Amino acid sequence: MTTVPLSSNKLSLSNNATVIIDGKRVAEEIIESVKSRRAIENIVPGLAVILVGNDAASSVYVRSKSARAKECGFVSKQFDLHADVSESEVLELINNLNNDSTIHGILVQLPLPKQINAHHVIQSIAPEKDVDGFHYLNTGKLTTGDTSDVLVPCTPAGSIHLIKAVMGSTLSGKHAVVIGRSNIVGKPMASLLLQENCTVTIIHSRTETPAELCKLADIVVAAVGIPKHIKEGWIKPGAVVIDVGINRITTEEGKNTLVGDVDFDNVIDKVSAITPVPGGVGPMTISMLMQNTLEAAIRSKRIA
Ligand SMILES: Nc1nc2c(c(=O)[nH]1)N[C@@H](CN(C=O)c1ccc(C(=O)N[C@@H](CCC(=O)O)C(=O)O)cc1)CN2
Ligand SMILES: [Mg+2]
Repeated sequence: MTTVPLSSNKLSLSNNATVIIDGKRVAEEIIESVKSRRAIENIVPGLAVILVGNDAASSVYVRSKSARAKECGFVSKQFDLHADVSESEVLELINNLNNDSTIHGILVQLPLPKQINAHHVIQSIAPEKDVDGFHYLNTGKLTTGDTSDVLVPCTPAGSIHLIKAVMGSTLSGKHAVVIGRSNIVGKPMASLLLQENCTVTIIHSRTETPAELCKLADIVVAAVGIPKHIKEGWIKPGAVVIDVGINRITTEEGKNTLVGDVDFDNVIDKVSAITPVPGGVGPMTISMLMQNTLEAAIRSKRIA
């Protein structure tokens, strides 16, 4: 078996080699395009990132978002709130940011502590500044196919970008199986694939024959949150597999490591292309966030 890394100038699935999709590299290319589009537009987008509490992984992601925003030439504001902050204090901060004309993108890092209702918080963000694409107006536009000024959730947007990079821009008629039905990945991912005229199946914890259904898929998107859950027997030969899972595990040898939802080492012999963990979909999430923030800023200039 030959494996080749994916970059935008080496996309072919035709040569029998398995493509290990280099999400880190594609994500860097998107960052470069955001930088140059920002310069051409001659605008300074503003991104506000709100972190509640001190979850270690969330802190890393938030720092990375703030750093990337600065690198892209954005104004970057980070708000670190105490773990026991009240919901009304978070809502007040969001209200101020909604009314701040230097801020074009607002996001609240998830998960949130128990005393805060994530729905209340997300729905309080002005839809045009909702760069996570989680507000009902944006999810509603996505599910109804209204592409006007929609902001699409970052991880699904990054996943579609990688799928098209390997399969080409026409996905029409392909059977896509999405494993997981979360609001931030599974549901918007299914909507995006449907938008591309794929036949879409969603598999979840109550699905009776998940392996059999998954085996029909030309495209598999795994976002279930269970380490190495998707086995070789679930995969149709030649499928394109996008692994959204990020699971921290301790191996039998006592080593802490990061694995996806797909049993990568065994599945790789079956697939035509697959994202690794780390270095696959994860880095795309932050690049798509930068793209959404730039888009939100361009739209606000157009309206002004
Ligand atoms: N408000 C939001 N909260 C969360 C989102 C989101 O899109 N908006 N997604 C995830 C966390 N996330 C970004 O917020 C995120 C996750 C993973 C990565 C990433 O680059 N992962 C690396 C591995 C990094 C590591 O070692 O932990 C990889 O896969 O290569 C970026 C962003 C949940 N919350
Ligand atoms: Mg192969």
